[in-house]
Amino acid sequence: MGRWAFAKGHGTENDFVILVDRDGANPVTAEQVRWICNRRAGIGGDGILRAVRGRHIPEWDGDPEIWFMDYRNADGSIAEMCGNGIRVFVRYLVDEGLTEGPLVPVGTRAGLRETEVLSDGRIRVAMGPARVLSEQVRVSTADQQAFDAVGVDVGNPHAVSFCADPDGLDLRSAPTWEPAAVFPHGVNAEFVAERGPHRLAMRVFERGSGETRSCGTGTVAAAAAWHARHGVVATPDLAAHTTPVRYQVDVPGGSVEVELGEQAYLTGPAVIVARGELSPPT
Ligand SMILES: N[C@@H](CCC[C@H](N)C(=O)O)C(=O)O
Repeated sequence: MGRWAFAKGHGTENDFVILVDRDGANPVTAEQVRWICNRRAGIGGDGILRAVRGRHIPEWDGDPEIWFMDYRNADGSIAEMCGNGIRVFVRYLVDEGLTEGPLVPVGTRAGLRETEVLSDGRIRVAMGPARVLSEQVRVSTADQQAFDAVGVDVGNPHAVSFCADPDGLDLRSAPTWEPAAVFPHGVNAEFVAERGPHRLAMRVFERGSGETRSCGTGTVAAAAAWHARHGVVATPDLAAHTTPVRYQVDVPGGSVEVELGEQAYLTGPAVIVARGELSPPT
């Protein structure tokens, strides 16, 4: 693996190790990802953001010059999209002069995502439509609490459960869901309570990472699911809305803003906390 420059950052304490590999010369293996994300033997992180030009990603057929966010969960698995990670990714690229802001398009496995660095330092991401699924899903936590969940596709899969007290749930191990076939590639499980008008509280157990302090795509899924079930407009077809609906979603690591409309927008902080060099074990 050699020595690699890295940076560490977080968005509402969902934390990531950033690796720049402009020419696609250093693809990371699942084993390397697990080592880097290990909080005792490595740098530690919920995932890895590898910055690579689009031309080096076989499944990307858009602009070959675009910065592509090659996202990996801490267990080495690949995910289509990461809402907190993309803000950290953009913050880093702009800070390092690797791209010019304030408008930064990013390639992801969920498609092109347009982002904007705001004057207050937060980053706003056009997340694509949040698609509320019609299938019934039942989610159970390790402490045997079961919920009727709402499936939401934000480019990656989510199952959103509403409960009175997300803080009281045992999320030390992965929740299960039925029927298994609804999410054949796994799911991110959100547990959500209302905190006030257009304000939600959320905890999350992420596919491939475990419980995290925040999940950006999860907050969009939570707002879309809540709005579909409790919002003023009866239809879950958010694409039919012309005026955006805004939610604040509080997570253990902070707060983000979600706008729902023809497409969803996610706005939140992104912080780079360290830069250094990785020395992998021999
Ligand atoms: N933390 C992310 C989501 C990362 C990917 C997720 N664990 C998955 O496997 O889909 C976010 O902020 O959206």
